Amino acid sequence: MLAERTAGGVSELAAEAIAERTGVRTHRVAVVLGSGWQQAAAEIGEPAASVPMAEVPGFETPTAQGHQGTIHSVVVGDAPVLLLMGRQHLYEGHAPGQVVHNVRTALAAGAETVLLTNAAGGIREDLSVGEAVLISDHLNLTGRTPLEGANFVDLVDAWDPELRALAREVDPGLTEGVYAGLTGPQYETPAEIRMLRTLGADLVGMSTVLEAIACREGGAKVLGISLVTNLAAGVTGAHLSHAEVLAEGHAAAPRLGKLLRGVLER
Ligand SMILES: Nc1nc2[nH]c(I)nc2c(=O)[nH]1
Repeated sequence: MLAERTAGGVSELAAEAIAERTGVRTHRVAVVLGSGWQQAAAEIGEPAASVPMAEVPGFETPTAQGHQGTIHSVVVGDAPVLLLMGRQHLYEGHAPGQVVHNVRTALAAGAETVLLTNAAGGIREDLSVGEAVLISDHLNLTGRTPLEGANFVDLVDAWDPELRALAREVDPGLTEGVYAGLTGPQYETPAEIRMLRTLGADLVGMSTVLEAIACREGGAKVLGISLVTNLAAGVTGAHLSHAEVLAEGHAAAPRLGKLLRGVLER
């Protein structure tokens, strides 16, 4: 609610608290680690300092299963990187301003580049479970926005082409896809997946699109990477389970950590 009431000021308050608690005034790069990516954080490096999200203004402890709700400052190469472990989702009942508090805080802390990671359902037939996919563009199907008023943010190249090229240098095997962001928390019906495929979506999830919009509003470059942890409904006859989602993330962690570290070291 704090983020709701004092929108605009609360991210500065949060950034100030992070600077005080970590001893790092400016973090030029931030990473949001979504479901399945938290184990990858250990591969990025040992945190120099950590702060529970619940102790930073405007954050609530994420309730989504598998989320840790911690903010780390990690030195990668010679630069401090802000790791945000977990995120808040629309399906938890949060307003858009609360959902994007993480990235607005990162920008207030000096971030000029934000890596957004998530777990997603694979729609495109050639995608497989456990695969990391670069986000090339998104469909915001949440019906919501973190923006207010006549704030006509340009979203062409919102998913930064140079950062995507850099990620492909790190791992030439990476493919790209369009991410459809929905509110959830239910997974889609097979008919909805057929609709999303027709609309041009390759991946489907319940996060990320609002954060990307907020990053672009603040002028930060964005790189997005999805971990395919299930094939979307109807792609196979299988039923979906969140437990499998988390298990897949755990299995992929070492590879994902190497990818993130490779990108962050560039
Ligand atoms: N909407 C939606 N979100 C997801 N998140 C994950 I992991 N898999 C899915 C999925 O199949 N659909």
